[in-house]
Amino acid sequence: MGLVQLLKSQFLCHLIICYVFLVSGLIINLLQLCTLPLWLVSKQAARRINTKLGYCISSQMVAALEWWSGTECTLYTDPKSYRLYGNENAIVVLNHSFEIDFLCGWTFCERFGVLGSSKVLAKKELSYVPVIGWMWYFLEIVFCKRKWEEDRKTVAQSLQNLQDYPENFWFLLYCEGTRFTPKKHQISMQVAESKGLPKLKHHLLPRTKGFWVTVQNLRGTVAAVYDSTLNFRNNETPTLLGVLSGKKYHADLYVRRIPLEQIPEHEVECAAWLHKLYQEKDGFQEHYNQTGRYPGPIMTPPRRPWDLLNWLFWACLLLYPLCLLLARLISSGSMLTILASVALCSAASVGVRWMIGQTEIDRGSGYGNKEVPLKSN
Ligand SMILES: CC/C=C\C/C=C\C/C=C\C/C=C\C/C=C\C/C=C\CCC(=O)SCCNC(=O)CCNC(=O)[C@H](O)C(C)(C)COP(=O)(O)OP(=O)(O)OC[C@H]1O[C@@H](n2cnc3c(N)ncnc32)[C@H](O)[C@@H]1OP(=O)(O)O
Ligand SMILES: CCCCCCCCCCCCCCCC(=O)OC[C@@H](O)COP(=O)(O)O
Repeated sequence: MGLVQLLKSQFLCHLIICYVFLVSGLIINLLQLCTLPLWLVSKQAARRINTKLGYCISSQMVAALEWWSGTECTLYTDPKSYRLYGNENAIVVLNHSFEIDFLCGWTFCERFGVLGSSKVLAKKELSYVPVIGWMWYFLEIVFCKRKWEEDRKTVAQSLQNLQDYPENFWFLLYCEGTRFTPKKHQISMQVAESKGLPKLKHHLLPRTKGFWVTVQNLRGTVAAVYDSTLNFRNNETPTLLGVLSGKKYHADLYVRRIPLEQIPEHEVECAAWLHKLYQEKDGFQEHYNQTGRYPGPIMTPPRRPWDLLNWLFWACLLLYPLCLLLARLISSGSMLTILASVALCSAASVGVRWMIGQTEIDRGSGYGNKEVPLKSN
């Protein structure tokens, strides 16, 4: 292990990164709260400010992936579509098999200049996660309870609010609805069988209602669907803890741009279209597993310095007072104050560890895990 790698694996480094993320994140959440009165005066100004504030948080995680772990993200796509990325609104459909797939998605958002305004259809539970979840309220992220009876109205309403969004955005949709596990796969294939649909080898059966409602409500607002398939080389199983430890991964993303006009308007036809898309995606995965690459040319946009500069800014701002505080604490000699500070740091570490836990598949939800009574077609 080289010296740099040894340094990256040190717990103290992880503590520093997490401290900067947590404290800056809470400060930014507070600033976001202060923009509330502005929404009444100028909604568009408030939205623009919030995209910048949101960028200050999410780009720290992107910086950890790009600059700290040095993970390589390669993009396979055709050059004609490439020119449009970042210059139009789009719905991104992505496979959901990896703990850091959202982070790789964010990396591409960063490289195409849409990180601050990026959106997702996220499970409601994530809205309670400090920093990220709280930031999402102000970025008008669409939350769902994964209960269609309740979601059908709220999701449609939140999507309609995006119709006059002042900046280009990508709206991410994990149609599988949950992370891939062998058990969830087996159950969803039973559902596929009961519906007379072909089996998928590498994906869960997509949930079609969220896709349909998104396409319907964003018609006229977004120009295309970016069908995206992500994989990691050499069967890597990347984790956020791995990224924090400076582990380098190799992500390959295959993106096809599909103009929105090609997607059927009627719910049943739209659902059938999505099932066909997932069968194609399954084929791309299989092709990747066999050849180690996707079809088409590589058009990888380079990393930009802004995420790193943002992190350095917050690190300088927050580490200096921390060092002063530590020096005062030690020189004070008060055992009680020292113990209280250690307890506070431990609580913060446990908090961040819990946040990281939200990304771990082993601690994932039971959604899609329950056998459903099957009605045969
Ligand atoms: C150039 C570069 C391009 C790309 C770069 C890539 C990406 C960057 C883009 C943006 C980045 C932005 C942000 C990223 C940051 C962070 C994101 C992190 C995480 C958030 C993600 C999540 O939280 S995922 C979970 C939430 N999302 C979803 O669930 C979406 C999909 N779900 C749906 O659409 C659902 O339909 C629903 C949620 C709207 C409603 O769910 P519900 O369960 O109530 O209803 P369903 O209709 O789905 O279920 C009933 C029907 O399903 C059948 N069924 C039953 N069991 C199963 C099963 N196991 N599998 C499949 N189907 C099943 C059942 O039979 C019913 O069938 P019907 O025929 O009656 O419909
Ligand atoms: C700079 C680094 C600092 C690191 C510490 C911060 C970590 C906070 C990360 C919280 C981000 C939350 C995003 C989680 C995304 C995710 O993957 O959600 C899972 C859902 O799709 C589906 O859930 P499930 O049904 O459980 O599979």
